Amino acid sequence: MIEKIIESEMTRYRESYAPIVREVNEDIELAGYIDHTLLKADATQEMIVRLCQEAREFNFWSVCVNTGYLSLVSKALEGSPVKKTVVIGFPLGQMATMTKGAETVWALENGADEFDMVINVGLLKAREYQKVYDDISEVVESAKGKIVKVILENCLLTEEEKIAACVISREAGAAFVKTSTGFSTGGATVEDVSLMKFVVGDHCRVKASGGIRTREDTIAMIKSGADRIGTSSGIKIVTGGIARDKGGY
Ligand SMILES: O=C[C@H](O)COP(=O)(O)O
Repeated sequence: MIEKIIESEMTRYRESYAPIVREVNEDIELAGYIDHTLLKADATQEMIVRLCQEAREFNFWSVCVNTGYLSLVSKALEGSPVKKTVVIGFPLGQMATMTKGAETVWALENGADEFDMVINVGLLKAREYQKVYDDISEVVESAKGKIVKVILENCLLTEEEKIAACVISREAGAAFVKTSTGFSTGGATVEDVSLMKFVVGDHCRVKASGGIRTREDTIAMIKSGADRIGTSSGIKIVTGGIARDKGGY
């Protein structure tokens, strides 16, 4: 069943793909697009509290952290409109499906608003599409109507695999498809964002993440179809200042 849908989307892509070009005002206010992100292994409690203070100060959409810091983030953001985004099965995505589900259930019970899960790239490459679908569905169902974003890790995928991943995510009820973890061999590209937006259409939104460092990068991603930006350089993006982390791409 899912194979048939993927096949027909591949055909639609090959026959009618045209890059997405959206009109965006160059003066656009960017803070509301940004998931202010700190996911590194050496992130300390102090750094996470600072991340939350920055998110309040600059009116970012959310902070994005590992689930182990969710309770700390809930305290630090108390009374603020900033959302709490957590990552699920991060950064490799190859843990058992029930483990991803359990992490989601725990995070939901502890106040998470949005869930960025990593797809199982190995299963996708093996064309185990039903298993990939079930893995995503488990998280979508566990999130009980909250926003789930599926991280595809595009730098590891062929064009066909990117299309299949977008279709499976869409069919499994994801709210967003997301380009990258920021921890693999490459980050977001405008070409990938455009492909993803073309495939998911109005059923899902696209989050661009990984290596986005400047206001220009951010606007280019939005023009190509992104509606959310995941970045550890949010302050630089909104102030034009120096990136806290220049990244490795
Ligand atoms: O999801 C967000 C990424 O981890 C952020 O990546 P970055 O540190 O390259 O901005």
